Amino acid sequence: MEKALTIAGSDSGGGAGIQADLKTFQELKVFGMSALTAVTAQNTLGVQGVFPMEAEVVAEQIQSVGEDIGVDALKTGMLFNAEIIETVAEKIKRFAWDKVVVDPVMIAKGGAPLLQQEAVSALKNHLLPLCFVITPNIPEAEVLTRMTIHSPDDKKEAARRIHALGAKNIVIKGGHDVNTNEAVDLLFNGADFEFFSVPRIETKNTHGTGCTFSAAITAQLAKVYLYMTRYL
Ligand SMILES: Nc1ncnc2c1ncn2[C@@H]1O[C@H](COP(=O)(O)OP(=O)(O)O)[C@@H](O)[C@H]1O
Ligand SMILES: Cc1ncc(COP(=O)(O)O)c(N)n1
Repeated sequence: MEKALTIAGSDSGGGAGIQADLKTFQELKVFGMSALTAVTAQNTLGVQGVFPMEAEVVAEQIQSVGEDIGVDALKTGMLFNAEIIETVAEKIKRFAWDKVVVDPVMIAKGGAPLLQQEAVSALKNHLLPLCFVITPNIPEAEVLTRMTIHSPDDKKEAARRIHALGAKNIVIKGGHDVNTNEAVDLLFNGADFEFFSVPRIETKNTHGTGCTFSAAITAQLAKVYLYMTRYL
């Protein structure tokens, strides 16, 4: 059975974070493992508390999993601060993991910060160059690129800029594009653009959509051989 690791925060409410990731891994029939970066107290009303782990605690969890069980693919979610980001980047390099999915979690849907502002540059400098796929939502893509995104062309330009930061494949998710009746995601692999669109489901209950999406990509990556050198 292929093995997937999530390096992310715990959501006590079970909708996002490692809980969403592990449920998705299980659904897609890969063996799920976790390295916890923070404990959050959350429910359907919002985030009531955030308690980050020491970077050393994150490092030890990744080390334990990496040196014994093995990792076919991994994703990162909430990383909270620069120290944790740098620790995660070091471990990815140390184990030479290549199927790395980065969900650059910044702010919970309720508005609570899940990444310190000063950690954005650590994310850009240390983690983006190591990732095979990055899955920002529109506000996260705006922070990473320092541009505003309104149109499909803006999404393309943002994807180009994120590619220039070192990410190999970029998916800009369209969940926050609430003025359309479709949810349109854009994939850019450094050469080609592809739009994926589905009818928008009219609901406010979208907590955890991004975590589930990036965990699904991770699970599927765990099962495939990366043979297309253009993507590597
Ligand atoms: N209301 C919706 N209807 C259909 N698909 C959605 C809806 N909201 C989000 N999605 C899809 O869910 C995935 C996660 O996107 P998004 O919600 O933007 O991420 P995040 O949780 O990081 O903000 C994307 O594939 C997006 O297109
Ligand atoms: C621990 C944790 N990780 C990630 C998210 C983001 O999920 P969303 O953007 O869907 O609220 C979250 N709310 N909590």
